[in-house]
Amino acid sequence: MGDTVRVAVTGAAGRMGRELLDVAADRDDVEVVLAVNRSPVDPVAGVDVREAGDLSGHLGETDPDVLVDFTGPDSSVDYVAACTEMGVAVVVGTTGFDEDGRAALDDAAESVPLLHATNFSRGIAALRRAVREAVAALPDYDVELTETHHNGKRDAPSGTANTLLDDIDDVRGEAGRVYGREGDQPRSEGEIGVHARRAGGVTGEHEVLLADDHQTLSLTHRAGSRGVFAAGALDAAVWLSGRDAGRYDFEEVLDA
Ligand SMILES: NC(=O)C1=CN([C@@H]2O[C@H](COP(=O)(O)OP(=O)(O)OC[C@H]3O[C@@H](n4cnc5c(N)ncnc54)[C@H](OP(=O)(O)O)[C@@H]3O)[C@@H](O)[C@H]2O)C=CC1
Ligand SMILES: O=C(O)C1=N[C@H](C(=O)O)C[C@H](O)C1
Repeated sequence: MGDTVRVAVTGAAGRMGRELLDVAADRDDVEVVLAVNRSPVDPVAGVDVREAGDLSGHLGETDPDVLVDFTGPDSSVDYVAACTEMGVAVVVGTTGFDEDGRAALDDAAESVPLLHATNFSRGIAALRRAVREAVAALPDYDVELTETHHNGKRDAPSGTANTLLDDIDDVRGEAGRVYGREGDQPRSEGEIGVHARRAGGVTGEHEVLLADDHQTLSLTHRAGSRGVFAAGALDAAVWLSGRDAGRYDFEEVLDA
């Protein structure tokens, strides 16, 4: 096995940050050398957490190989900028970027290795392949996408839902997306209905439903815990460490 990869974690007190620190503590291929959070917090999983204010300074002091970011779109853009300044590779799990945010990630990938994925579970990678195949095999079927998440999630629809919608567009050509329906709103041919539910502590569920007048096919993924996302993001960090600057996909990590 290669050297231990030195990892920095932003959003360390968030749901995903905590999970990353927990999962990292049980692995011997990564070492968390820096954990930061916007607001001050007590140690997480035995790791001291610094205030994020001067991230470049913290990166310079601790010299991580890769930063793993699960925060919010605005902070993520700022943290990625600190990584480009300091020459640190970055794994981004944050979702909800607007066009400017996505462009900022593209720009950063010209200076450092950058891997952004809206979902770090192997199951979703398999769901994406299954959905592409089903949509290609059933070209005239109506498609509806439903995602369900915990009541603390901010962005809607989820990043994974948007990725699945882009996958469907790649196969079928760009379709009109209808976000929820209300009132007199019959379905138009070819549109894709998109539904975001927020309830309780649901970790993350995505269903793609295909139907014609005679058959329905439902493809569903349910994440049982955030551990699957944390493990995938750390696998990505190990894979990304030492690579050339550029934009990479989680699929490349899974195929390695
Ligand atoms: N790609 C994937 O596989 C997955 C992606 N995600 C995505 O990860 C992100 C985080 O999710 P989750 O952990 O549930 O969120 P939480 O709300 O639990 O945690 C967010 C963390 O980010 C910090 N943060 C948020 N906004 C800012 C800001 N403007 N400036 C500085 N810090 C900020 C918070 O700091 P503070 O404590 O100070 O508020 C907190 O530490 C979301 O975009 C989510 O969609 C989640 C799961 C899997
Ligand atoms: O916020 C979450 O929790 C999740 N966010 C990601 C998304 O927006 O797709 C991935 C996962 O579904 C959990």
